[in-house]
Amino acid sequence: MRLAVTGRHGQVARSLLERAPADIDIVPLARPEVDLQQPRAVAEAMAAARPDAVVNAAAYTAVDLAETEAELAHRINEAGAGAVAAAAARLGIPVVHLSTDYVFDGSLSRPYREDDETGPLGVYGASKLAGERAVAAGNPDHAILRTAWVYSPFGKNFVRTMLTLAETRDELSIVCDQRGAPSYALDIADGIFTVVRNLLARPDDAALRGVFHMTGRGDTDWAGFAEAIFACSADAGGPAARVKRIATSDYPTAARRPANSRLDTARLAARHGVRLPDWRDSLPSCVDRLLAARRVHH
Ligand SMILES: NC(=O)C1=CN([C@@H]2O[C@H](COP(=O)(O)OP(=O)(O)OC[C@H]3O[C@@H](n4cnc5c(N)ncnc54)[C@H](OP(=O)(O)O)[C@@H]3O)[C@@H](O)[C@H]2O)C=CC1
Ligand SMILES: Cc1cn([C@H]2C[C@H](O)[C@@H](COP(=O)(O)OP(=O)(O)O[C@H]3O[C@@H](C)C(=O)[C@@H](O)[C@H]3O)O2)c(=O)[nH]c1=O
Ligand SMILES: [Mg+2]
Repeated sequence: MRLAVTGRHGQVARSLLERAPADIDIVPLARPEVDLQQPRAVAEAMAAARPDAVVNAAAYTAVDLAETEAELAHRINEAGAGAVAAAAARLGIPVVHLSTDYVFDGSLSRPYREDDETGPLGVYGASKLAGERAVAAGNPDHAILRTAWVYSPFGKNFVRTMLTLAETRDELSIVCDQRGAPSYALDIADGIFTVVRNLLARPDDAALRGVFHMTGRGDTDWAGFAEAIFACSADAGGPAARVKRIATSDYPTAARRPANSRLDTARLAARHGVRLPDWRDSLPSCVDRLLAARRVHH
């Protein structure tokens, strides 16, 4: 199977490249050749790649910066995503698209289900919600996977940030009133492969299409996530810091973030047979890899 993937250096794109089984060839469609801001380049590259399916893993993901770059965020996350979906539709292939917990306002007291009302608090979330609609409109043969709190050995993410900060700080103040489920990009990649196989195997099965929630099992808050990161790091001889639990109101940021980011993943399990591992089980190997990479660089 040939699987086109947008982006090359992103956390999910690199995880798809690393985890691809022997029968799946990944064709990266990435900048500078393929920029999601150029719909024609997207369509031409996809036609040339002749894939069996496409995963749109590229996105504008700078949550705070998006507040002052709304137009760019929408060009990439809305128009760009729509262009990928439309190009897939013209080729007669399914599109798997990644979306986010930040489409919700976080005011519910239980994990969010796919059909719960959306209400993004910031530009990034709004651009991703608009992207979901553009993908659905561009290609009925789609699976939109909302994930959250993605971490990995690659790129910028909370685990890497914590390890970097702990090298120079004894104590870090971390918010404890935003709850969610850390999701390991390598686990997400495995889940994506299963979803793609299901879509290709059952082209007429409407239950496999639509929106699905895909996050790591278990939940925590950012402070709890930081504490777990430092416990793993200390075990492996890496840097650690004390975590001071603070309220969001004491950590001002440009974008507001949902207090409750937990997503109910039952639909994905029931229809696609996909359940990601517990974030606590995946975290140690991520921390080990990040520490090993730091030792090489230092
Ligand atoms: N990170 C997170 O915590 C979460 C992410 N998501 C979603 O999951 C998906 C993957 O996220 P993740 O892997 O973390 O993202 P990253 O920020 O790690 O990577 C995104 C990649 O998108 C590519 N990209 C950005 N702009 C463009 C453009 N104009 N044209 C082409 N490529 C572009 C870049 O690839 P390159 O460097 O190769 O140019 C970049 O590395 C996204 O849809 C994101 O919204 C959902 C929930 C949480
Ligand atoms: C660095 C730092 C962050 N924080 C807070 C800020 C924020 O509320 C939380 C996490 O910080 P981040 O900047 O990693 O969070 P953020 O970039 O908002 O992460 C989000 O990225 C996008 C792409 C998504 O789709 C979301 O699912 C989510 O993963 O921790 C602290 O309280 N103390 C700190 O020292
Ligand atoms: Mg960030």
